[in-house]
Amino acid sequence: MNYNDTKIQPLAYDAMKQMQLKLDNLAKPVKGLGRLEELADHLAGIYGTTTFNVKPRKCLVFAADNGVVKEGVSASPQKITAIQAVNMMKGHTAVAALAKAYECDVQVYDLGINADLHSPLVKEHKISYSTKDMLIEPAMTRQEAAQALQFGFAMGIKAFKEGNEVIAIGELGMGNTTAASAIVAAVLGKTGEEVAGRGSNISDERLKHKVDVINRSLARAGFTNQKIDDALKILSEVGAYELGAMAGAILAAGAMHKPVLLDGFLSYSAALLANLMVPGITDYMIPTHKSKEHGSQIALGALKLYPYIDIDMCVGEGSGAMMILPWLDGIKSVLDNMNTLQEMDFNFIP
Ligand SMILES: O=C(O)c1ccc[n+]([C@@H]2O[C@H](COP(=O)([O-])O)[C@@H](O)[C@H]2O)c1
Ligand SMILES: Cc1cc2nc[nH]c2cc1C
Repeated sequence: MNYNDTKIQPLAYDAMKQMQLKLDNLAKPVKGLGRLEELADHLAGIYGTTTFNVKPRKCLVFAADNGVVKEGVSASPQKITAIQAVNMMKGHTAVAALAKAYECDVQVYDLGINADLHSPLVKEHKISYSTKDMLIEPAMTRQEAAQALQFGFAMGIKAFKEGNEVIAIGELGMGNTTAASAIVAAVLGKTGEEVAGRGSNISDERLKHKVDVINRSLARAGFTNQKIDDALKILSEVGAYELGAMAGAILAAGAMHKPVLLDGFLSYSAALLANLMVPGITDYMIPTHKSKEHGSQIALGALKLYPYIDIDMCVGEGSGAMMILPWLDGIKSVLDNMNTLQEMDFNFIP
């Protein structure tokens, strides 16, 4: 299967209607579970049934380094990508800890970390050692961009074929908020000022520099002041391997009619690319949380996605996506355990 052949079906409106009738008939005020009901309806539409499972589930974490870190756009040294990739598989990063709490598998894939990890825990699929510096030249070739997309797509399909009912997408890559900001700007025809944020917590001064690097990279690619609709071109000029792979995994969820849990800002940039390639793929995305990153609202607004959780998280890795897992388990338990209005024992109180 190729990511390019992804065809999606519209959401199953019959199943969504059935789900809402089911929820309305439970022993609670109508719509009393608020947005939990919206999420249940959405899942019914994706799965095409009201009797879906939300376990097992897997978080696919795509990791790579970004050439643009040479420009001093990140607060974090590049080697954190390599260190955290292994640390994650050992269970000690934010996503690993939350995934353990909420019962989710985690797998890290190395698409371009700028080091040899020598760890059997991280699955290696290196396209190169880091992308190139997008300020000076395209971050990658079109062929490399297609490779990143195809790898993410293949891992998404594999995860579902292994029996997972839900996937989450995460990433790891110092400097990738600069690439993601440039992607969002290119898709939406915005400027660096409008979309760039503090990433892994940079100073005011460095943020100004980051905005400048983004604007100059967009200009180098010929993207200034216009909306670009060629996703592969955007990815190759100003993208990142891990973001291409995330977009591929999103397409896999659409192809398999299963939900994909978005994470933070990096996942929104991937979602915009995926939606350029397959308009309507947003139907298969669960907007779990709203990242604190400055450009989040612009990206989510363009995707017409309304995140469920807003607690200023911005770790990345897939950590924000994990926070919705108790909600999924809650929906399942509501459907399995609650009485209907008819089943309520009205004779109990004489
Ligand atoms: O998830 C988010 O919204 C998010 C926002 C800011 C930073 N991050 C994480 O921080 C790293 C990128 O930050 P930076 O400053 O190096 O571009 C990368 O590894 C992301 O996982 C993640
Ligand atoms: C420690 C650290 C962990 C991260 N996880 C994702 N991005 C990160 C950036 C830093 C700096």
